[in-house]
Amino acid sequence: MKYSRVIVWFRNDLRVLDQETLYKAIQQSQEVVPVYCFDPRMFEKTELGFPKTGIHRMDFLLESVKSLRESLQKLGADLVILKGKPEEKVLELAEEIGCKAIFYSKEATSEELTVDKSLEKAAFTKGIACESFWQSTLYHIDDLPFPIKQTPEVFTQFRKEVEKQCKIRSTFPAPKKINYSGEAVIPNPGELPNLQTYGLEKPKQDAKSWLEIKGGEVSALGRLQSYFWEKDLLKVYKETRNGLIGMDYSSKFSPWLALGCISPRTVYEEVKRYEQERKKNDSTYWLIFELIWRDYFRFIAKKHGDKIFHINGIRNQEDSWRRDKAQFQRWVEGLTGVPFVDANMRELKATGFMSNRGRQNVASFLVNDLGIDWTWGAAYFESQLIDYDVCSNWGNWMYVGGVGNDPRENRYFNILRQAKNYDRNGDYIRLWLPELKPIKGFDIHQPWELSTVQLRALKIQLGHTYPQPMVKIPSLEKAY
Ligand SMILES: Cc1cc2nc3c(=O)[nH]c(=O)nc-3n(C[C@H](O)[C@H](O)[C@H](O)COP(=O)(O)OP(=O)(O)OC[C@H]3O[C@@H](n4cnc5c(N)ncnc54)[C@H](O)[C@@H]3O)c2cc1C
Ligand SMILES: Nc1ncnc2c1ncn2[C@@H]1O[C@H](COP(=O)(O)OP(=O)(O)OP(=O)(O)O)[C@@H](O)[C@H]1O
Repeated sequence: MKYSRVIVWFRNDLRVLDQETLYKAIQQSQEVVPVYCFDPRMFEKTELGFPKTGIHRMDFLLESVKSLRESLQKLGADLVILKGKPEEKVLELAEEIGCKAIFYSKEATSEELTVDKSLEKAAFTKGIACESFWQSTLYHIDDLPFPIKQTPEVFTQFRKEVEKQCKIRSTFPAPKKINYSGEAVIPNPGELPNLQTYGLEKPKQDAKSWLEIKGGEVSALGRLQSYFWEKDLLKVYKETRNGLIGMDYSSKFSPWLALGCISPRTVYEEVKRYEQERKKNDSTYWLIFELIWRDYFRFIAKKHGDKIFHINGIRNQEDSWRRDKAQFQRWVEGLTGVPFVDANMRELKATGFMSNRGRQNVASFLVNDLGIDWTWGAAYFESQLIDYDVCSNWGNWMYVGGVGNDPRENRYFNILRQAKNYDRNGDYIRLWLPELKPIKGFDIHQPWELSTVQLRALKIQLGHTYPQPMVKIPSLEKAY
């Protein structure tokens, strides 16, 4: 035993299974004190006027922390809740209860790394050790076949190299018991905050009611069980993954992966078991392929640092973006006059979730059709998405914004063609744009083509209940 008492500071790793930080802390100490700290900087308003963590993401986070506390209580411990800057609060607690070490997971981006550095520096002066563990990716950073600064810029090259040369490490088992003295050491482990604490109100509709997504490890493992084993959907994932409606077209693992309620290695091991016990095909591989995209964006963020947040991106592209707040707001509200864009934006606003197909299209519309600053789009997604993952979000936005490392030059999406391919009958539009509901078939995607007589017959007034498109929309036949 190296330490008598260790703090495990939980961050985006809100689980007990495949939790190396917790596992190592238990191995190396007589007693573990689990801690979560709500950092007020994560809940401030951004320059664009919306909070950095919006209501849906906050709600999902609160559920996930609550679930972690319950899991830890079942293991004989608790979760101490702190509020304030972690680099101060966690350290204060360590001193107060005589901890000689703080264990936590390593992050990849500067906001988090700055916190780590201050904590480490302050802890050092007090003789408290800090030990951190990399555990957010499928491939471990130490197993990469290249130094991080030489991570291949192009995804396919990255994927081929890691697939050929790296082994995915096994998961760590969940602990059976945690030694924790409880009240004797921590008389009051602290109340969980709620939405009101942050001046937020419970959303009217949320992804959890619409998509059956609840924060926490228990729900994450439940989703794994239902998507793979009960509904048996993994074997058709590649064919369904571009869908738009409901729970089953894709795995929906992303919100849980983002907060670390489940690890990518746990998903990987379950895919392997499914391949052995049920079926192995392109679809089962494709889920792993997508998880490698997730890894790739994390390692690219590590390689390029703050460039992923900068307007010029990692390509150092010239800043020629428009910054029209009124137009941006119409995009945010789902009032651009382009149904495929608006339906997706309204789903995001109402639930905190949007399909991958939707994200590609609304992002392309913002940057290519409106020419608006891609970082505004990324910041809005950061606020809204329940699956917000700093590297996947900013990395994907850089791609769409043409400032990332995409070998393809033009990522323009022809909205009508996309609509035709993925929502031919307009069912998705009917779900989110009630004002257009009476329009039948594909016409719902281009209401501007309907004559006044047709619109009157449908009792729809374009430009009043639903706006005219903000820009001219290329026809279906247009090549790009
Ligand atoms: C502009 C834009 C912003 C995005 N922001 C985020 C974000 O903040 N957080 C996030 O997790 N994903 C983000 N994505 C990627 C992708 O849209 C989501 O991961 C996916 O829609 C989540 O649904 P799912 O879990 O059902 O995905 P599935 O299709 O079931 O995929 C399984 C897993 O693979 C990973 N994955 C899939 N596609 C991608 C991708 N393009 N990039 C990185 N990882 C991927 C995710 O972890 C996902 O959970 C973004 C994509 C775009 C175009
Ligand atoms: N985890 C994170 N999530 C979201 N944004 C982050 C994260 N880590 C860093 N950033 C963003 O990266 C940027 C930090 O980069 P830097 O300090 O170089 O530029 P900046 O503050 O944007 O200044 P300037 O506008 O002058 O370029 C900040 O905008 C910060 O919000």
